[in-house]
Amino acid sequence: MLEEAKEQTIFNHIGNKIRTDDREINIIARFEEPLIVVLGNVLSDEECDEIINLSKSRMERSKIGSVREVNEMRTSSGTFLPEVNNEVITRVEKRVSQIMNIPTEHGEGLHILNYQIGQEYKAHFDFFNSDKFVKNPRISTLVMYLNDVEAGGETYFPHLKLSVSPQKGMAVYFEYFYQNHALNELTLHGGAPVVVGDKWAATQWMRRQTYR
Ligand SMILES: O=C(O)CCC(=O)C(=O)O
Ligand SMILES: [Fe+2]
Repeated sequence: MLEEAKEQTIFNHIGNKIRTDDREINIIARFEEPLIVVLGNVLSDEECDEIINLSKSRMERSKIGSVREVNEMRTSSGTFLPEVNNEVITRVEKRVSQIMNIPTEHGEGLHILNYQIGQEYKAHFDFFNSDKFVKNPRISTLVMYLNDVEAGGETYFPHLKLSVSPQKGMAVYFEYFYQNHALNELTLHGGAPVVVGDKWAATQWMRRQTYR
């Protein structure tokens, strides 16, 4: 029987650990194709708390797409953390770049999201609709969970019937730069409504080329 070979991925780590310069990350689970990886020990509790504190005063209702309009697709609030000279942000961005195997300069910067009870991010793609024509497309995503959510708030992939529960310091990685576009389309995902508590997450979206 001829099995179709798997496409090469950007994520290149083997084994059960990722050793970045300053931290040992645990590979908890993988969905092989499209590649979705659940990671543990990505951030320390202190790093999570620091990122939340830095973001608190800056949160505004999330805007989506090029028109930047408030939309029912995403009811959470969000902010990009500016590229400030913050030691924690610099350290985390460097670690994230080593996990994602893409230089920091390809990153959009950390995007912080806060969901209150009932708030959600409906199923969407992280790549842009007309990606064929986009000069510098997004290629991969790391969503890091900054707190524990009592109930709800999972990152779910409806086509794969997969959902990842938010746990403080853990993360979910996925990529969508496959030749076979059907694989990219399987990365449809959303943030399920928070049921009890609230949810803080930090997203890094990577571009194919330098972005900043
Ligand atoms: O909040 C989540 O679990 C998902 C966030 C997300 O999809 C994004 O930031 O693009
Ligand atoms: Fe997303």
